[in-house]
This record gives sequence, C-alpha cells and structure tokens, in this order.
Amino acid sequence: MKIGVIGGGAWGTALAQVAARGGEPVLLWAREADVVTSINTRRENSVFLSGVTLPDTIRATGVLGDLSGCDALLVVAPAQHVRSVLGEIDSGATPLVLCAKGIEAGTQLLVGQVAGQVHPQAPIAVLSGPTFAHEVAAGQPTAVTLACEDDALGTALAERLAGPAFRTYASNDVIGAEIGGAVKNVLAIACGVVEGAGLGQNARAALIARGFAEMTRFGLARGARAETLAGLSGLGDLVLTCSSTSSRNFSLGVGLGQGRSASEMLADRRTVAEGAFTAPVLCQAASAVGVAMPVVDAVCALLAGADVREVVGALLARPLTREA
Ligand SMILES: NC(=O)c1ccc[n+]([C@@H]2O[C@H](COP(=O)([O-])OP(=O)(O)OC[C@H]3O[C@@H](n4cnc5c(N)ncnc54)[C@H](O)[C@@H]3O)[C@@H](O)[C@H]2O)c1
Ligand SMILES: O=P(O)(O)OC[C@H](O)CO
Repeated sequence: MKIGVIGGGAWGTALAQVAARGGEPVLLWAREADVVTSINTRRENSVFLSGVTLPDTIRATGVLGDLSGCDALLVVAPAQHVRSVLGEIDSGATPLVLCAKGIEAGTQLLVGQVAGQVHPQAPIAVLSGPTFAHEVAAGQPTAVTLACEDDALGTALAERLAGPAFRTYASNDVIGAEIGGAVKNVLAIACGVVEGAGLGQNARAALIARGFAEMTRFGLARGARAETLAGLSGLGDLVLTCSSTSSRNFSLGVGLGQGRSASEMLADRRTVAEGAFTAPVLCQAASAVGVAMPVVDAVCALLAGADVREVVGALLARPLTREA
C-alpha cells in the first residue's frame, strides 16, 4: 500500500516517517517550498520538525497532483484547511485517513465529514490518539486509534501503519475518534490557563475530569460511542495534552493564564494550536445539540479577551449540581 501524506507540518512529517519505516516509498505534499527543499536536499523538515533525520524513501513535493498514484492518503493539514486542500486534488476513490483534530468553522462538521463531502467516493478513516510528533519521530512507544467504518480497510490500514513502537488499535467509531481529538484541544487550553494562573494541581485534575464529562456528553449527542471517548483518542489524548508544555494548546493556555492576549500569541506563528479555532465552533455545536459545556464556554471567553479571575470565579460560582 503506497502511502501519500497531505501536509508537511510536524505531524505529517512524523507520520511519513512511520509509513516509511518498513522501507516503502512515501510521498509527502507540503505547502511551503522551503519544507519541500529541506526534506529533499537535507533529509530534514527544518521548519516544523527540526533535528529529525528522515529516510531517503520519503520524497517531498509541492504538487498535490503527484499524490494521485498513492493507494491511501493521510490528510494532515490543519482542520480549517482540509476542505480547501482536498478540493485541489482529484483522488477519486482513494481512501483518506484524516489525522487533523478539529471541527470546521461555519459547518460544524468534523474533518472526516468534510472529506466525505469533498470526495464522496472515498472511504474515510481517522487516525487519532496521544501522539506528540517529536516522540513518534524519535521512535518512542505510542498507541493510536485507527477508525474506519469498513472493518477490512480499517484493519489493512492499521496493519500498514503499525510498527515496533507504533501500536494501532482498530475501531469502527469514526465520529468518536474524531470528537475526542477535537474537544481535548480546547480542554488543554483550559488546563494551560490553570498552570499559567497558578491555580494548582487540584484544579487541573478537576478540569480534566469535568472536561471529560463535557466531551462525553457532546460526543454521545453527536453519535460517538462512550468506549471510544474513554479510549486513546479521547481520554488518552486529553490526559497527554492537559499535562504537558509540549502541547501547543496547553502552552497557549499558559499564556492566557499569565494575562497575555490570544490574538497576540496567535499572530505570525507558523505552528497550529487547533483548540483556538475549534473552541468557538464547539460552543456553537454544543448549543445546537443542547449540551452544556461550561469549561469550553470559559475557554471561548478567555480567547475573546475576558479576564482570567472573572472567568474562573464565574465557573466556580455556578449552582451546585450532581456529578453524573
Ligand atoms: N504536532 C503534533 O504533535 C500533532 C499530533 C497529532 C495530531 N496533530 C494534528 O495534525 C494537524 C496538523 O498539525 P501539525 O502539528 O502537523 O502542524 P504544524 O503546526 O507543525 O504546522 C502547521 C501546518 O499548517 C499548514 N498550513 C498553514 N496554513 C495553511 C493553509 N492556508 N492551507 C493549508 N495548510 C496550511 C502548514 O503547511 C503546516 O503543515 C493538526 O490538526 C494537529 O492538531 C498534530
Ligand atoms: O501540541 P498539540 O496541543 O496540538 O497536541 C498535539 C497532539 O494532538 C497530541 O496528541
């Protein structure tokens, strides 16, 4: 199965390395000419994943059409750009494996649903889980969910991408796998705020638990299965990103907690903090299905410039309620 990768950021590059591990050729499309040059001439993505030497079997291209001979495409562009990038490629019925984590602004669709709209003939799969790109690239042990409604294709993809230190768990809950990854990015911002504002470890643990309750309520309302949300792509990824400054979302939250403005921090950065874009859409999507997500609402308020102490005070002052 020849793999193509759409997106030359840190995660697309690390996944290209995963796919190339057995010696198979992998073609990676990158939007930036300097990324293409860096990979093809220096065997390194010095822009988004510096310090990692890539095998000769990974070739980069700036031409999306070059991916047309691939047997499966890993889609690793940021969530808000998946529609436009996929719209530029004529991949027919080639399976698309969505690896971005987010909800599209305007449509409130998960990225797999966006891909299904753009390429109705293509089988859709989702790869998601607790996966910092630099750890995967370093060959450190990692486990992910590989979800696909077509069990045979899902198993084939899971086997193709698995490696000695990269364990893939097959699932057919595509929506569940996507919702975990999208929602945890927003909750990671909240946990970063706790860190930045010095609110303590009790508060962070409470946010992880109550955030998981929000993820579960929203996921069930959108058709996810509870066991998927409690698995690698949900709770697993939530725990990872809510407890590490390696997370861009967590780090953005730390800045917010220290009183910096979101727009200032997001301006001019080349790397993506998906939670900042997902948060406002998630607020609308939750309201559309009648699900309360107070932590997510608080993140939206902070991203829009609200005062940290006031937002935290309002969260704590809500009427007492039952846990479940
Ligand atoms: N980095 C990780 O550890 C990691 C792990 C799992 C999932 N992800 C997810 O993978 C996706 C990609 O993240 P990343 O970390 O590889 O990116 P990155 O932050 O390393 O790089 C930014 C990426 O955004 C792309 N980009 C910027 N503007 C664009 C535009 N207008 N159109 C198309 N692409 C554009 C750039 O080409 C680049 O590929 C995100 O959804 C992220 O949540 C990342
Ligand atoms: O750096 P973040 O916050 O985008 O997180 C990266 C991955 O999603 C972790 O699984």
